[in-house]
Amino acid sequence: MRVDVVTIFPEYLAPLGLSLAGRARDAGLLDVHVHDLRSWTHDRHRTVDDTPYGGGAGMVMKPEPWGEALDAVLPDGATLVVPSPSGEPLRQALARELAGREHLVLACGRYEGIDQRVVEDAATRAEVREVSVGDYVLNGGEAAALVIVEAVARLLPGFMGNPDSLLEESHEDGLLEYPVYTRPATWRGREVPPVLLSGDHGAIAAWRHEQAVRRTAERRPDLAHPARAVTSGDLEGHL
Ligand SMILES: Nc1ccccc1-c1cnco1
Repeated sequence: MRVDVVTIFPEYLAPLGLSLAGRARDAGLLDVHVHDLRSWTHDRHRTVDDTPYGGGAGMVMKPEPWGEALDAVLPDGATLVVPSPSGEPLRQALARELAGREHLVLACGRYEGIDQRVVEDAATRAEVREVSVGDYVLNGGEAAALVIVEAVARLLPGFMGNPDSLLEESHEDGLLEYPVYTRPATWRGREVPPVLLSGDHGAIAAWRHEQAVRRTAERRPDLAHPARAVTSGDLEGHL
């Protein structure tokens, strides 16, 4: 997969060169290119924003630099991902969908956003997905871009050392993850649940599923379990 990121803060995306994403790059699974939007400005002040039509506070990112930038880095048929507080929520299903694309271009907006005509123009020749990473306000799309790239890149075949580890992760099966433990067996007077030391793999799997169901019902009743909605009945006598 090739990923291009356009931003006015290219240094913000430096972590993409480290750790997981860095390893993926070295393995040739991920080819990341970061571009400074101001490369496509032509005035002395390298202007990227202006006041909003219709008035209101803040500034809007001008269409011209974005249009030229996307003409340069967004090939026809690629997927433009625009981090946005008004985008579709990033969930594991969307991460999986984006992991199937050959080429992602991320447009990181700042200020009050990017002139809407930029998205409309790109949509005439590319898939455009406005994506939210959560219901809270950020100063710009860069932090969201890091989240999106990591969530997508780790799903690329060959990216994770042990692909089986992807199967049991939170949200992969619609449930939150069960609690995990490691040595020592007793720590500050707290014991590891005995079932985990029993060697009874069936009992361990059952305990882990029950813990995942319990956590999901307690913390995220909004998550619909693929098999069935998690209900209080699942926890009858457990809570
Ligand atoms: N708040 C923001 C401001 C600018 C670009 C993206 C966001 C965003 C993305 N997901 C949540 O917020």
